[in-house]
Amino acid sequence: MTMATPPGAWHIGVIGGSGLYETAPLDDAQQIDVQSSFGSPSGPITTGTLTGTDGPVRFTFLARHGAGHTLPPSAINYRANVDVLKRCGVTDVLAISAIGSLQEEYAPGDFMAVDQIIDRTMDSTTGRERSFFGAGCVAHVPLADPVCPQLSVMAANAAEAAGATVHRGGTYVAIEGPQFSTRAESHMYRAWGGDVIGMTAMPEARLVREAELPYALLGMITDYDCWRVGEDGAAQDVDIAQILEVMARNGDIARAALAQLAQSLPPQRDPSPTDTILDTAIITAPEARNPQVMARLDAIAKRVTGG
Ligand SMILES: CSC[C@H]1O[C@H](OP(=O)(O)O)[C@H](O)[C@@H]1O
Ligand SMILES: Nc1ncnc2[nH]cnc12
Repeated sequence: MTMATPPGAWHIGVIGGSGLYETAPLDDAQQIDVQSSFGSPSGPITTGTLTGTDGPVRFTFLARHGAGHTLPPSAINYRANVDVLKRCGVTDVLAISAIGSLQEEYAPGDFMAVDQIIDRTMDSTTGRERSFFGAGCVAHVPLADPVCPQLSVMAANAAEAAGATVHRGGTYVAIEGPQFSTRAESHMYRAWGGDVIGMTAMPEARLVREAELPYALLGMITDYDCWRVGEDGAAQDVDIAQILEVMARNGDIARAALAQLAQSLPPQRDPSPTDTILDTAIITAPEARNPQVMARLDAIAKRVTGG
């Protein structure tokens, strides 16, 4: 199944992270089966609408770790997840993630609209697939600002309207996991300028950019990472019980933020530079492109290659 979104309309793809396995209740919700040429996405996709100022706004939701949280960060098929959202016709992607705090002022329970990412998953040997392109069709998209500022502001406003304390901007350090960091790593990430830490924003943000979709990342701060010294003077460790407790409290706020976002979107979606990022990114000459590789890119690159 694929869906077309009319020009100028919004269609928000939501990738729900830890603690957000279900979307806000959608009108006319249906579970749809969308096949990807990049393998299996994390799980079923739910599509439906939320009330906007000028009528219903379509939202399509996917739980990043699968229903029941069966997939660790390294086993998520990020390409399939983004490919199916593209096939659904989403115009923008809002990722929601549990994150640890690397700075005192970002307290558990707060939210952050992340605007920068340091990718440590690049150093791992597990080989998360980080591009739709490669041999047979080479593309280089710019990624200096991986987050769309307009969408990020709207997501931050929506979370605030839903009752959250929201920090606007911050650097997310993406680690491979699944273990949390060592204390030395945590101190190093702070020295690098990291504000928060998680395991999933990369390669997700890279792939969403290649799919020509503006991306925003709303993080729910669940814990202080292990750099912190507690009030008793003892070095603290990440406490999964605390993470689960904060996640449980924050899920409803995140869902309420989706409803608020629907109500605050301008009636008409203005074009974003990301919508056409592949115009100048694909470097392989048309006659040199591998037809099999191009067939897999039928959704991602259709706009520029004609599918
Ligand atoms: C349950 S804490 C660790 C886990 O939570 C975050 O996932 P997500 O970004 O999908 O919310 C973090 O990145 C880890 O995967
Ligand atoms: N401290 C932490 N480190 C990595 N990922 C996280 N997700 C939530 N808290 C985290």
